[in-house]
Amino acid sequence: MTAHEPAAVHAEGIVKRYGPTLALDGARLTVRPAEAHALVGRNGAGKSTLVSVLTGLTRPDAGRVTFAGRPAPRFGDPAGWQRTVACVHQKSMTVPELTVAENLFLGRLPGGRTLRWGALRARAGELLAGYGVAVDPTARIRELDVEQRQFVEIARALSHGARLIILDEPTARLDAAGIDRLFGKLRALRAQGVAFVFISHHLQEVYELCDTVTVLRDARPVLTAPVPDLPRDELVAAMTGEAATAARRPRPAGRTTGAPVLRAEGLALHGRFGPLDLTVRAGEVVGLAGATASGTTAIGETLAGLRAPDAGRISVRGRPVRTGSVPHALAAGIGYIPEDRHREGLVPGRSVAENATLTVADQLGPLGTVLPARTRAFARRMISDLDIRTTGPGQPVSGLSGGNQQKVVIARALARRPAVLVAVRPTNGVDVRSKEALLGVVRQVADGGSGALIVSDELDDLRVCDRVLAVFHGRVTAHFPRGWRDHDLVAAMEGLAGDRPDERPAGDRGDDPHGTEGTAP
Ligand SMILES: Nc1ncnc2c1ncn2[C@@H]1O[C@H](COP(=O)(O)OP(=O)(O)OP(=O)(O)O)[C@@H](O)[C@H]1O
Repeated sequence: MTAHEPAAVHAEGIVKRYGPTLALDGARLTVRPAEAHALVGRNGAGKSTLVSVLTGLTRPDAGRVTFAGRPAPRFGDPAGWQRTVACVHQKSMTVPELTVAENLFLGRLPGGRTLRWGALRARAGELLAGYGVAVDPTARIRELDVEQRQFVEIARALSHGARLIILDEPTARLDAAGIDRLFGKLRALRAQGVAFVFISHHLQEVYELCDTVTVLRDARPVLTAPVPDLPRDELVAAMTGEAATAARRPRPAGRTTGAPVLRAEGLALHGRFGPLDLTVRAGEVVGLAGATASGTTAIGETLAGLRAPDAGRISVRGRPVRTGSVPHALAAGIGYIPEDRHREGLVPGRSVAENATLTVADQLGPLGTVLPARTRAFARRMISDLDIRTTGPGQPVSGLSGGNQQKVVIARALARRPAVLVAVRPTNGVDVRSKEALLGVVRQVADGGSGALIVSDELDDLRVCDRVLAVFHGRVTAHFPRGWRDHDLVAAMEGLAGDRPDERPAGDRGDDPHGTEGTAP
């Protein structure tokens, strides 16, 4: 790359309005060839809107975009855009029922009456190998994990000729090993001149991968700076518009806990986890830490009734819960925050208030009548407590940014005042400041006499917990009381720890009827 080479993308003066909302107000972005450029900002700052302008999906009301010095393709010329730029979204843009090979050549299958599938597969195999992607071209997309699917999407973009790839929160559903592999691939591609725009709410990833960062705040560009020279406090201050302050992370203090609110005994799901014994007490936040493949998500889903266990019992406040049934889990008082807000989330055309209260309609008014005033009041409280950026409780959730939609999912789980809250990676997709607010709310749930189980591999999520169980290959391998060191917990999540019963708090050992909370050897 030379200083005179035109920018991979240059955008300036971009304005985009959605009704009363100004989503972009003079946004600008310049990405050099072979650069990894971070685009960061709070939920609703305008990142996704800018991406949809840069990929030809949204026509801006004003502004100018050039790629490699040339004007952007016309609107309505998808092939032109595909040759120029691609975005790997959290939500797959591939067709799940088709094979990898078919997806790679979608829209440009060779003409003629007989399609030679053998030749197509061979070409797909060569193409993937050329980009160092070890995925079987005959596999269906739905059989791939998130990491493989992202690699296929990157290979597809490059094969179209794109030299600029936008990655929208690509690490949100990867574990530490998956992130390492992704970053390794991105570095190798940069060495070949490919430029990246990288969107992430994990600022340490920005520091690890990117040369330059652009911050959007309230639809405007407020900072573009080289990453290595920028102190983290200043980056956060640019995002929030507040003076740099010490982190306000909620910290667990010494607490007394009450009777068990959730108990799982001998819970097992073949090929996933168990048998598992677990107790969450009133006033307690328990962490279940494990990498993506550890089985922790399946444990959360089983507690929420989404999966039927092969063995074991679940009880809430001493009463047995019928397993494998979401309505029974809900009725028993198990509140659930799913990991995937796209799949298990919201009714897009309905308002923030309605979505936040969907499961409590029966509690909001007598004899089944929903009282809008109460719905609105609850929604207003949630908008304030969880810092949801919206024009008001009546706004359809489809008009909310992704992170703000995630907060509505959380509001809904809280609406029922659950006896125990089971939250899977609750801060996924949520901005730095909102993470603190949200974890503070989980803490309040416990302080109010309920219990909470946080299923996550995010150290920040786990830090609010009173104790953490590390899970590896479906089994609890270590117990950590408060005050654990990052290194030890990360090692345990990676399977580098034996059980450490001695480290469990004394009260805990006495409380556990079997004396063996965890998984049977
Ligand atoms: N289709 C739409 N209709 C109405 N408003 C919208 C629409 N899409 C986005 N907005 C609004 O535009 C603003 C910017 O949203 P955008 O999705 O770009 O934010 P973001 O920075 O990507 O946030 P997040 O980190 O939560 O994904 C928000 O206030 C959002 O509510």
